[in-house]
Amino acid sequence: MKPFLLGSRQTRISSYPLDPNFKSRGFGLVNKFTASMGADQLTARVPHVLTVAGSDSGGGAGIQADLKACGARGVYCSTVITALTAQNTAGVQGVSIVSEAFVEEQLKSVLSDMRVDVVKTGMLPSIGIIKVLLRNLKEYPVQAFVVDPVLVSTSGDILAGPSVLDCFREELFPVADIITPNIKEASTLLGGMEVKTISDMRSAAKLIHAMGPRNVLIKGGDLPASMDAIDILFDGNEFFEFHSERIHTQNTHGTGCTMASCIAAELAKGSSMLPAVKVAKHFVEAALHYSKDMTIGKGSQGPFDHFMKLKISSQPIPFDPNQLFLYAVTDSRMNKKWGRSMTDAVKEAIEGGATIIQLREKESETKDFVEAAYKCLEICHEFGVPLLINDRVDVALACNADGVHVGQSDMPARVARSLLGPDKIIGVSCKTPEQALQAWADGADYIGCGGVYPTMTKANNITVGLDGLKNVCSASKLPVVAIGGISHANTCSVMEIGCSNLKGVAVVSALFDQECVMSETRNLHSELRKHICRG
Ligand SMILES: Cc1ncc(COP(=O)(O)OP(=O)(O)O)c(N)n1
Ligand SMILES: Cc1ncsc1CCOP(=O)(O)O
Ligand SMILES: [Mg+2]
Repeated sequence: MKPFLLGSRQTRISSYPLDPNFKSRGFGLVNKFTASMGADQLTARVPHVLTVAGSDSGGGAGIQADLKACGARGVYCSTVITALTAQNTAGVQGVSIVSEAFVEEQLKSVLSDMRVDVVKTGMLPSIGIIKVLLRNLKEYPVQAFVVDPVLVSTSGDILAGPSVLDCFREELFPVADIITPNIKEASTLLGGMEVKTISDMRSAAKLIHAMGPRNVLIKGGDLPASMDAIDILFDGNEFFEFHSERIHTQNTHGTGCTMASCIAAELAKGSSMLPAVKVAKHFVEAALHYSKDMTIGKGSQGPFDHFMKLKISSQPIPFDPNQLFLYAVTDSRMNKKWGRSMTDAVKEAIEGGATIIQLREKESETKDFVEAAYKCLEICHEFGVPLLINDRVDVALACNADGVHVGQSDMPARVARSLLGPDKIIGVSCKTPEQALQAWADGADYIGCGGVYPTMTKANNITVGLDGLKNVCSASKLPVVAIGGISHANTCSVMEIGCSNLKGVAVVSALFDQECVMSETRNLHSELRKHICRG
């Protein structure tokens, strides 16, 4: 029997239930507020994927990949474990299949309690488990059913035997909204048919479609002699080709599970099939690209990073208030005047002893700014010096800088914090005790207070003087750096105001509107050191 169809071809509700009285749960309303509830009991609807799959002790594939993929795509994921595998980057060392009865118990626990939008399957190691799953899906209908026909692991280990294959073909596929075999799996499903070209993939998709699923996605990551990674989607009428760059990496373990989970996650959010597959393809490509050089394990099948955060070079330098000691703030106008690049300016300042760098580039084009910021970040990290970006949270995100400095009329610190996450450094300009307390409440790490003295660098800037600086420091729960008109000549007066949370000085023209950045930075550094010796 052909599955139950609702709305357009792409937004079909899964084959369960076959009950004609079944009403859509509002496929297009996911992420909004549940319309079926009374106005007094509106609750936020959370898109939810249930994965029914095997556990991978190595964390790269199976249930673990599904959880990470759904998490990365902003979707809740519950799990029913069908098998435990002892697995690592070298292969599968052991499999322990969960009993049908216990799979059923897990299914009932989740489905009787939670509203699940999409069920996604991975390793289904026995006919009994498949039958239990289908029975429960009939009892607890969901909106879409995504089947990743896991037959062979990336390392070549068999994860489902021949009898299970027949059950896949006869019972599982006819009720699936999409099945996502790779080339090896497509070939196995078709009794060993050769799948070596795009044209073979199309033929295979058509033949597998005849087994009953609404859509077939054949993943061509393993296609020999192909420059791109090409996937073919067949919906029974049309073929769609998805191309992505072939990423040369060993870290591909779990790509199949991730692709299927991503599709499930997008469907759970209310997407139709074609855009769901597109998003999943882009996600996998980006994650592979990001983690291509990562090393986890000694074997040849490494996992990748779904959250795109593990790469060592991307680790931000943690904030330490002592980094505010000699804070160098660049200026594109001054660099231009003295004929030096942003990177040269940064390098010289660090060589002279700067302990933190801020790129304050008011005139640069965004493209040039991002490019230069990348290079500056590399230089800074070579020396363990954090790099912050002035005003531009977008540029900080693009180059993965260590943080930002924002003023009272820039992006609010609390918004910057939510965009940058808990690890990045955020500084806020404050002229008053109230602003200082607000910066603390907003999650800032430090305060920049000034102008302490009149300055030519920032137009129409109100000077707060040493008294204003003292007031801010006294009220602030955060460390403070003084800024504005500070040079070798007045540094000691600033540092001697007697506030223990004043950690240093931030300087622009005294370093950069000078012939030699390095020697000016050195001079200022030795002046600051005098204060430490005295203090
Ligand atoms: C360390 C430090 N303190 C203060 C400022 C000034 O920031 P803001 O008030 O946003 O002014 P602009 O620098 O954007 O003109 C700063 N940049 N750094
Ligand atoms: C950006 C900024 N914010 C307050 S004063 C100032 C300018 C500091 O520049 P300089 O060190 O050349 O006086
Ligand atoms: Mg600003």
